[in-house]
Amino acid sequence: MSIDATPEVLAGLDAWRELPAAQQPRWPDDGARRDAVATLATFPPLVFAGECDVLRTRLHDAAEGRAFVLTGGDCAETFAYATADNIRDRIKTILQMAAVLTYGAGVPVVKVGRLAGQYTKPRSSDTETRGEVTLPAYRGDMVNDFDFTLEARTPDPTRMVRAYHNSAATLNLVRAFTTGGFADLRHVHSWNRGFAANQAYSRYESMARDIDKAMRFMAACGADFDAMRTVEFFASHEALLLDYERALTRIDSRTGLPYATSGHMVWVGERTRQLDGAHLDFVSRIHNPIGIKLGPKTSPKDALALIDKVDPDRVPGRLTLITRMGAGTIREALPAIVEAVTAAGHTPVWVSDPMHGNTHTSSTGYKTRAFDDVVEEVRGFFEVHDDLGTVPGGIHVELTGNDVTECTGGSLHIADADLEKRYETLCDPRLNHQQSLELAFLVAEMLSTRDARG
Ligand SMILES: O=C[C@H](O)[C@H](O)COP(=O)(O)O
Ligand SMILES: C=C(OP(=O)(O)O)C(=O)O
Ligand SMILES: [Mn+2]
Repeated sequence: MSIDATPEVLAGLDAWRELPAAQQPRWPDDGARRDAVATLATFPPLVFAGECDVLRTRLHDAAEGRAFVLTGGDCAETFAYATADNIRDRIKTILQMAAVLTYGAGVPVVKVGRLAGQYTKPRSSDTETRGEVTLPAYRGDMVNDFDFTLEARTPDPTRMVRAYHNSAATLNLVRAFTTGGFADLRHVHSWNRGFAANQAYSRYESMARDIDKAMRFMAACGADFDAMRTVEFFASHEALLLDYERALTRIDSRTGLPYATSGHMVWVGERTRQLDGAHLDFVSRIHNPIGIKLGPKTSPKDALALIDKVDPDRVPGRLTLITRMGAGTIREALPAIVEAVTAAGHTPVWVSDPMHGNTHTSSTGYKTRAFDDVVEEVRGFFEVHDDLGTVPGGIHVELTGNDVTECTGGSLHIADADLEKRYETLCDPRLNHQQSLELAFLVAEMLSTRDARG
């Protein structure tokens, strides 16, 4: 039997239209916007509500320390880079990181991609100026094109439809990779052995050897490796462009409740989480797991108000608070927030985004992040939670499987002068494949040391 949504629930899904919505494109042609939205509304969902519910139970485990979340992917996906090789390499990187983290954490790692929908960007400025020319800022491939011409930068609503198709193709390949044998733990392990064998990473060799021993122990015990040929993998993105999200919101026929079917989990960014704004209103009405980014200026009062708005019923696994404070700030800014949230009886998933509070301009003029700052923010995140007896539930990183030069540092010592070699991101700098694995080894070390302490 199929259950319909109540008229109140349906009306609520459009309540955001009456509220201020930050960071929305100025579409030049409202008729074209309406056509694109109408087209999207006829398309099949990209995910099934039941999968979102499974993710919610996994996140509940992470909130209580029985799992650890790894979210990773591009700052901004692009249509041009949604190729088989790029998707494969990104998935491979996330799987490799997850294997190392599983060893360090001693609990399952919940694997979540920033992909199949991460096509819109909030910007600090509405415009970009190069020389004498000022044009609309690039807001993600779902909105406009990166080329620096007026035509390219003019928001085009048909891009929402293209983003849907790209997301569908991406998710299809991700599902194939993660269930069709590519994700076999034995492959992933052998890729990691290759990484640690590199002289530059000798620091991680002993952990890699320990993982190797654990694998042999499992084999000797007769572990069913065939059961480890597939992994659960979820898709997430920032719910920024509300026309797109609303058009892909569907009623779950099992329950009569609305879900954004554009991805399993969506989050609201630091720039759009105004309490009386459209974004929080919209996500408060859908039943997916929801993330909210918290920057260094968040007050404990803000955090409590956000929770009351988005998760008034305190549904286990519903809410993930993604802190992105900066390496130098996290130890001062985070404790009061965690204390207030805990005192209010809430147990969100606490996740560290060690990227967005650590962005600066390199001496050579590139927007970059230092690997050491990224590591240091995660370290501070663990310290704060350990001091307070709360659970550090995961990390959320901008990464690519490619060999880019966008963030400095790491054992390969990428310097400011190297950034120009392969600086490919259209928005924020990502950890490359090697830096991502190195981060995973370092976080695994942090996790296993905490374990030994506890
Ligand atoms: O991904 C995050 C934001 O969209 C990004 O950091 C904003 O970048 P900007 O300051 O270059 O606009
Ligand atoms: C825009 C982003 O982050 P934040 O909202 O935390 O700045 C992002 O995750 O790319
Ligand atoms: Mn970003």
